[in-house]
Amino acid sequence: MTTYLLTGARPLGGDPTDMLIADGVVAAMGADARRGGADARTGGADVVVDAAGLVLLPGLVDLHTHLREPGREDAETVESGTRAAALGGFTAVHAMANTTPTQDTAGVVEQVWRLGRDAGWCDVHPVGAVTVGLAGERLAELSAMARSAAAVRVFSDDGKCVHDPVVMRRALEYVKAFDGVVAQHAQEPRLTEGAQMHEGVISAELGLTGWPAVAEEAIVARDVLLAEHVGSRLHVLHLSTAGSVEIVRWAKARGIDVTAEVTPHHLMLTDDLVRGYDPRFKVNPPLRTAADVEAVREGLADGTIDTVGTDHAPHAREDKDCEWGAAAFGMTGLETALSVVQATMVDTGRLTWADVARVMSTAPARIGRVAGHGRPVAVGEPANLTLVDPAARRVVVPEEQATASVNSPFAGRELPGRVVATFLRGRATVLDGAPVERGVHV
Ligand SMILES: NC(=O)N[C@@H](CC(=O)O)C(=O)O
Repeated sequence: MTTYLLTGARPLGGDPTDMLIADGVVAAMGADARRGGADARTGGADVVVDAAGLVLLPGLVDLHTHLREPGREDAETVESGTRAAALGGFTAVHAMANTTPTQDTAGVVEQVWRLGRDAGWCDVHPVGAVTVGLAGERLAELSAMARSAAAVRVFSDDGKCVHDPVVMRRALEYVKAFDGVVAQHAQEPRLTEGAQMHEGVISAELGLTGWPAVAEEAIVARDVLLAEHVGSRLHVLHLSTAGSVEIVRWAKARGIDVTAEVTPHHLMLTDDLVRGYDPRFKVNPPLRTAADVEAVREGLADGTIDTVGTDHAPHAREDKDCEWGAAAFGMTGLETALSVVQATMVDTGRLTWADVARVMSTAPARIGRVAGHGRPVAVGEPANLTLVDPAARRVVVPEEQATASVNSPFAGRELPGRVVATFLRGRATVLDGAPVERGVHV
């Protein structure tokens, strides 16, 4: 296995240091990193990576990725989506269950898990559907998925809300048996029938049917109470309103076992973008107001919101290149997530890089019960690592990304930061900002 010497990397909160990566782990740090070999420059390592000025993070973990395979390989495959993930600095992603067929049996989750393992870009943890076919009626085979080779721990009907309170209660009760978590897409369906964007001043102006904040908040409030009642773990996906932040803050203060996620796009973008009717800005939950953006930033900064999840939702051109009303909901995000977090939270002084490690690696790994990821950057730990150049800037060009779809809301924007290298158990998946095919020695 190729060995790497990272020179002068900045670990979180520490002084620049050297690091030797060998046999899948962080083998040595500091002066010890060069002691292994006679050559003082390389310390005996096969490849030297000049990491001066770069920030060294634990490999990023995404709890919310749509990989679209099986069923919509025209929009994304496990291979293209996980290559995009590696380029975005991720070493593990959770693949959402709204595939065709649905990831609601042990067979389908094992298929996705195997595709991920064979692609080799990052670890793929399939999310199991809560209900059969995401129909919200009958619980899926949660236990069979948990016991399968894919060892599912996160269950979600994402894209659809588990709206029946009895079904939600049973799911919360059921997952306790294998330390699972129900990740809810909080959207009261009756309050959002025909909804096209956030309900507010701009939806009134444009004459588009609105998606009111209360449709999210009513489900978040109900679910934290259900989680408390049955003593189970709840994760709120893509939380987007100031009211949802308040409810989660209240629930945590009360000791309820709830965690919450915000997406990069809800940290940066607002509903006034809909004025141009460009379907790249059509997403579920919808882009909200500037006051909501401020509230989710504050919630992420004060720990009310635990994680940033990409909700990477690639769509084929024909599903997005059409009029607003007919376009699919969703945005790509794996290759821009870290840059958006840097722009909105780090460069504004609201999070340190150590906080970024917490919200994009440690916390999602803990919530998803992912072993070997989200660990401290220390000798003996699995070398799941991301090297970031915070001084770089780049303009987002979706056609140049690894994802098979081009529906990025950040197209044409200049964003800070660049993932220079990603290591998965000591193997470089990205070097010099470019993907490294498996087995190719550089
Ligand atoms: N976020 C979206 O707008 N779309 C997601 C589903 C979802 O997370 O709601 C998708 O699968 O396309």
